[in-house]
Amino acid sequence: MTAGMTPTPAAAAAPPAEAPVIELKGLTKKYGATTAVNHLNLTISRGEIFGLLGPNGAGKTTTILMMLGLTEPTSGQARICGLNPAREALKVKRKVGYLPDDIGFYEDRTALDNLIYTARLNGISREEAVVKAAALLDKTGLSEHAGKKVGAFSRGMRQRLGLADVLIKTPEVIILDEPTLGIDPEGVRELLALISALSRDEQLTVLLSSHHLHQVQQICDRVGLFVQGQLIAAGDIRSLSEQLDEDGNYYVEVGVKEWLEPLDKAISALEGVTEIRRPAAGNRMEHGPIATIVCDRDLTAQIAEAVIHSGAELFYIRRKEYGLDDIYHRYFERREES
Ligand SMILES: Nc1ncnc2c1ncn2[C@@H]1O[C@H](COP(=O)(O)OP(=O)(O)OP(=O)(O)O)[C@@H](O)[C@H]1O
Repeated sequence: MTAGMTPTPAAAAAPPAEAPVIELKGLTKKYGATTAVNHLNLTISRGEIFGLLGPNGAGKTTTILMMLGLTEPTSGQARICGLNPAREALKVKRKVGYLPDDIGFYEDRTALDNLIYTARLNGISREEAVVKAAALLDKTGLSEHAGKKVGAFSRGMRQRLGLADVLIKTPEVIILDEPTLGIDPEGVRELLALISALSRDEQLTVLLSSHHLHQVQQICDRVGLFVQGQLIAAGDIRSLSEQLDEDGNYYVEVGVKEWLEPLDKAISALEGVTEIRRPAAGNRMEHGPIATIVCDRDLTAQIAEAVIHSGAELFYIRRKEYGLDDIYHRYFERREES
């Protein structure tokens, strides 16, 4: 350090910024003329649940395979837990648990035996493997099926066992490819709750690929929308929603018993209202029609006041926020328009 540059106590005490657990820079994969993944940049921090969302053929699996060192990037680089998977695939394998969409088990062996087998493959002693396997069967709600052959497991039970299987080596990151595929709604709910608890309680970083928008929305801290090999947007639901509203508009939905002239005038008179989309036929709730007020700022409170002052009977008011379904579809609409 240069003389005279003694750090202040506060500066000395500041914790170092933690490096991202997953860092993809310009990651690209071409198969002949097909660009499966096109210049992907993404960072994911410790403990985050990140949802990679995209239609069939978007490049999700290819991205995962590059992150695991199972296929080499054409250009760009991935770093996982500080390692380069293209050169250190074995080290990456020790730190990253991967649950493919069709995990293979020994069907004629029990759940417990399968887990012990995986543990042994990962260099865990037999005694420790037995203890860990039992604990993970408990955690994934499969204790009572420990002695059952996996061939008799339902799809939901297999996926929970798959989660136990990837956790047995105590990974820092788990990558789950379509984990909820083919599971009934109750099974999906349980699996998602389990993934969420793992991330929260153990600071596990989770990358989850899916085409199920509403499932991803339930548990992911951030979501990346992946289309034709490109990440077209990434962020939490709120920031994606804001990116979608890039025209800067706010939308307030208002439900009144009857949409009358004085109300229309009162709302039009508010500063910041740019458009009133009067109730269209069909856009109504049980108690009456719904209008959408377009504003240049959040005028929800002022609109409520104006409705009440005009004498109209207000039964519903809400600033419209976009769900992942809306976001996804609007991104596609935009791409088709452009
Ligand atoms: N080994 C391969 N050889 C040639 N093309 C491939 C290969 N693997 C993938 N592709 C192509 O790369 C593109 C991305 O495929 P990828 O499997 O990564 O998509 P995905 O988002 O995982 O799709 P899905 O949701 O259907 O699993 C597709 O056009 C696919 O046909």
